[in-house]
Amino acid sequence: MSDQDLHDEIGDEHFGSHHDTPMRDDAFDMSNDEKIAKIEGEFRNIMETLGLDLTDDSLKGTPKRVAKMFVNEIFGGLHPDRKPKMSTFENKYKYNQMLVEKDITVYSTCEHHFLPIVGKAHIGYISNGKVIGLSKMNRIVDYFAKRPQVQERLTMQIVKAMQDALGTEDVACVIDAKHLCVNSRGIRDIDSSTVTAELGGIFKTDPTTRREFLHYIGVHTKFNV
Ligand SMILES: Nc1nc2c(ncn2[C@@H]2O[C@H](COP(=O)(O)OP(=O)(O)OP(=O)(O)O)[C@@H](O)[C@H]2O)c(=O)[nH]1
Ligand SMILES: [Zn+2]
Repeated sequence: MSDQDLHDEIGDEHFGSHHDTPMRDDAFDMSNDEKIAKIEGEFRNIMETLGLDLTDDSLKGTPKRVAKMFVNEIFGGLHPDRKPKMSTFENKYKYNQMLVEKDITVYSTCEHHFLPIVGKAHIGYISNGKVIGLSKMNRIVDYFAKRPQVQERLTMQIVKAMQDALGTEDVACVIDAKHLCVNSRGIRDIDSSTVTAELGGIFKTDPTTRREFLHYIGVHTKFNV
């Protein structure tokens, strides 16, 4: 597939929009198996540099294990083929109030330190004709979480994907997550967590709608006004 075909197929999301995860143009030139083989060798070098004995029974499989985990699991969402199908349906039942999918588990990875980000995402939307399968919201969170991330971008990517699928601006997402790079190293503040909120359409312009959303997800901090 040419670069242009790939661009047309997966849209701007991977090529230079401000919602974008920064990717090189040749990001998909190598197959996943090739990436695993390369990362395995490179991670072996890191372990050897640290002075670890790679002949040890328990350590010798680690480079391959880590490489597979990076490519297939924790960074699996870098590949656009993994984007979930965002099945939508006509809003036949004419439910025109807010729908909130809350407490969606977030497992992501901080792109500055490659340490875990663990928390909850809450998504709200108001249909303007289409409704989306509930599980698709959990799936889209998981897809974008499986990348090296900053929480701000993750929150915006989720909202943008929902807006595109539903054909409405009226989508909001709040994420409350702990960054192990803050909790377990560096400043080592085990208690702090990070809240990000991307409020689209009516969630941004109408305080009552915003308050209703924050009420459902149980956020009662000072920005709940
Ligand atoms: N804005 C934002 N910052 C993040 C996120 N995850 C981690 N960081 C921060 O990225 C910053 C990187 O700062 P640097 O000074 O380059 O790295 P560092 O020397 O390891 O910093 P310390 O963590 O303070 O020890 C840190 O302050 C992290 O807390 C995120 O999702 N969003
Ligand atoms: Zn970090």
